[in-house]
Amino acid sequence: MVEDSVVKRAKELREQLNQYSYEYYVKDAPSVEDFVYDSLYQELVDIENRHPELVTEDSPTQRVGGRVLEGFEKVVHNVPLYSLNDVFNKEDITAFDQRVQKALGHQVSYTCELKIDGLSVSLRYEDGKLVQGATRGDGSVGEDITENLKTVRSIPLKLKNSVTLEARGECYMPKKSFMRLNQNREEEGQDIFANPRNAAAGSLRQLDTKITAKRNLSTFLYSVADTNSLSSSSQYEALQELEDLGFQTNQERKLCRSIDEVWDYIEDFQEKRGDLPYEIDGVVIKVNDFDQQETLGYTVKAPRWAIAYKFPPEEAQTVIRDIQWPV
Ligand SMILES: NC(=O)c1cc2c(=O)c3cc(F)ccc3oc2nc1N
Repeated sequence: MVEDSVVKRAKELREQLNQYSYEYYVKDAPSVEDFVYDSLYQELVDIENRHPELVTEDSPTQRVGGRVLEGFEKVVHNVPLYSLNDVFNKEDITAFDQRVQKALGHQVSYTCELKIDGLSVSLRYEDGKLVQGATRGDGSVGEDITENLKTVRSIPLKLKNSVTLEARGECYMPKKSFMRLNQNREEEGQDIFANPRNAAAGSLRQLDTKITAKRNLSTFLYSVADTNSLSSSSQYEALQELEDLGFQTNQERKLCRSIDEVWDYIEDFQEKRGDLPYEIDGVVIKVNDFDQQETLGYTVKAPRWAIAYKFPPEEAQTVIRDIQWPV
């Protein structure tokens, strides 16, 4: 039987460390120095080593992985993860807006979000606790990568409210982590990853969760499987609700009152994309109001209420810059 004071101290440490970790990884605003975190963390590790029965699912000590998996179980997505239709020019954006206005009979607001170039993931929570994490797969059947996703520090193991929902978003590797990883692999004579997206995919498909834990992956959540599981009635509100629940959401989102504002946003971030700490391959434009999304519905493979505007590939520009054009 463990003394109450030790049980109480372990709970205090877990909550304090999870709060510090949330500030550091989700809000990008640490409130304590690393050495403060490290000493409290060591104190918790010592207690858990002495009293393994005190280890809980949401203990920060569970973030470092430990299991080597045999393989990944299949996960059937009750609500399919659709893909987006891509467009590549302003005319197609205008055509999208025309179709939407024609179907709804009036102008609508759009939420614009950066299109993060990572891996789609689905996170299922029951009573606020993370119970399963899966890849998109083919949209209907994905792979269970729960153990690996638990090592992603920005993914909450427990939400701020005990809600039951399935959040969806992008898991990505920041550019800095990608450069560092490839440098290390080159020094060790290993193959390097072509881009951060491949590096994130490779890291999440690792059977050794300890390796995943060291890859400094992050996330931006952007929707839920069933909008009725949120109190929000629009995409823009839903992003704030997800943030309030403890998820990391992308702060560059914009509520646009017209397609002209959407185009300004696209041009703005085509300029800024090189300066972002993560890779994007475009902008996702969504009809903001959930009732209007429902009215528009889906085709076989994609929503009618959203479109992805794709930037020209950055690598291509780099190659062109490198070629010594004849003067
Ligand atoms: N990569 C992304 O950053 C991103 C991706 C999607 C989707 O794939 C997506 C697919 C749908 F069927 C509906 C909405 C979506 O919203 C999305 N929003 C985003 N911000």
